[in-house]
Amino acid sequence: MKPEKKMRSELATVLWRFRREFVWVGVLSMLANLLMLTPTIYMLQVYDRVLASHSELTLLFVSLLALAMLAVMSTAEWLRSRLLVRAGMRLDALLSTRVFHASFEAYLNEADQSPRRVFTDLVEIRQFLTGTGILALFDAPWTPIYLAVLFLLHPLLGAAAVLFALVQFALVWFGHRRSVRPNEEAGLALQEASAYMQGKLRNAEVVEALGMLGPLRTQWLRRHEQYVHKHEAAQALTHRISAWSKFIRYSQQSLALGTGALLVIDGQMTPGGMIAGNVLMSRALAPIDMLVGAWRSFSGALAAYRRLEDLLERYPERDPALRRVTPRGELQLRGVVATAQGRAEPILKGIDLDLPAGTVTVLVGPSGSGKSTLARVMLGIWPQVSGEVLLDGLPVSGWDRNELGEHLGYLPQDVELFEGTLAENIARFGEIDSAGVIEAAQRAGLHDLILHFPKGYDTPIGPGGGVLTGGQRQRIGLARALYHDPAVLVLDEPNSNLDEAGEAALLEAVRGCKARGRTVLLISHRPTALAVADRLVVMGDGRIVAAGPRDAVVQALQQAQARAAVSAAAAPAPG
Ligand SMILES: Nc1ncnc2c1ncn2[C@@H]1O[C@H](COP(=O)(O)OP(=O)(O)OP(=O)(O)O)[C@@H](O)[C@H]1O
Repeated sequence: MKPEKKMRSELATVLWRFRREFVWVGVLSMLANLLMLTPTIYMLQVYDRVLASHSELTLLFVSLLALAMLAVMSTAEWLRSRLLVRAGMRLDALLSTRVFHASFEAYLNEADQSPRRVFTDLVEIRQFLTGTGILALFDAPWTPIYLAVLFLLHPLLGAAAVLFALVQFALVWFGHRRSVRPNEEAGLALQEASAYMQGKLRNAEVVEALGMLGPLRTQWLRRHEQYVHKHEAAQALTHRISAWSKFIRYSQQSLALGTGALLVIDGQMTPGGMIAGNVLMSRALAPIDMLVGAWRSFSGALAAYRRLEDLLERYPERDPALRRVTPRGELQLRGVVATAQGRAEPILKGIDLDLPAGTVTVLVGPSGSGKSTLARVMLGIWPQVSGEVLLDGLPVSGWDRNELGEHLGYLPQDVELFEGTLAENIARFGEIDSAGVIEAAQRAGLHDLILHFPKGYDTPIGPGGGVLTGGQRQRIGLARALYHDPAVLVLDEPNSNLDEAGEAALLEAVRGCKARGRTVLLISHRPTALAVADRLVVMGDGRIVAAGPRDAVVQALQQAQARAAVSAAAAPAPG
């Protein structure tokens, strides 16, 4: 057994699969870099051998050889790029689904984690591994070899090249270090200004109606100006550095030729050697620029790699042996305490509750008492929970989420519809089962309404369901929750936007679910909901105040109210 194998992270294990490709890229890079000496050798041969001997045959032979070597070099370069691009595509195919799931879970659990950044991380790693970034790393070891050849041509040429390399490296490095911070700051300022603008655009109607445009524009302008100043500062610095860098690069070319000429005058080198030395020097110095550019993407990719590695570690692949059978829908909560980030006090402070299959439980309580949180906890989508939430006697976390989803129906308070057709939304964007979609719509009392839309079930809806009214969105959300008759149905104030007909359809749908043995939790402020309740649960400040069969709880509440009224009347008047 190799212990180090166990230490390898999931991401490293995936990358390790590409070792053969990278070895090949290394071999091809070696070949290409060796053959890059071809023009130099050719030049030496032409100047010193062909011109001296005046032999056309030698010229032809040397030229053909050079052409063949250059063709091999280009092929090697092309092959290594192809290899890397294909490796990149494979890497994407291997990781993107896994990263998608992990980032989704992370978003659900830590509201501050941006799923978009996680995907940029994957793209950044892929781009580095398949782009010029990694090629520069493969080419970099050749700079010393070129320098060695220059030393062989003449030690003075070699020394000059090392000096130029150091100056160039120092300048680019210094420039990079100086410009990173201003560029980052400018980027952040731009992000902030655009995020501010987008946020306001989303609420354009309120802004217009309440005459808030003037003050908002002033606020936006302040952010925008900050960005403009920072961008200008970053640009000025970049331009200064690039002017210096150009000066040094051009001077270096001329001075290299001058050094060669000095050696030729002194009789220490042939003119061919002078020209060849010049070409070789620029070749030796070229990777330095590239390397510093590559270093930037390398450090970016390394940071992205660490973030992604951490994410995949925190959200490991779900155990494939998770439970996959259709649940009966028995829910039990045992000592559930739910908290949220940034809250000193828990939201739910120890909840014990049973929801037997085939019953309808109506949950009531004042605003902020924790009803919606309780609903989320039951569905297993509230992360910070202690205690137990059991479905058919097993912790909800022990169920395969993808499989479980189709057995759950959930209508949250804020109905989020997605961009797509009505049918797609009702069918939860899975394969559309038309009969199932129509049945769900009928149960939600929506079918006739949909038929009146010009495109019926194919009516497209924008992001957030923009073209629909609040009541329509809520009913589509209800149809989506009812799709394929799930075992557990959790409805969070499903009637807040419904008219009488809508509410009647909702209550009918709930009765139907009950008749088919489904478990329903209905959160509602409206007394009409009580008509369908088997059990009533009253919450207050994160606790269950009363729970039991509906009539018993209603009676107990009425008695308590009556007692309170009597004791209030009997109490001596103040003063
Ligand atoms: N993500 C969150 N982070 C921090 N606190 C939260 C979060 N979600 C809810 N809360 C807090 O938890 C408490 C209970 O909220 P919850 O939405 O569960 O109440 P509710 O009874 O459903 O209220 P309403 O009837 O108004 O919908 C509230 O004080 C709320 O501010």
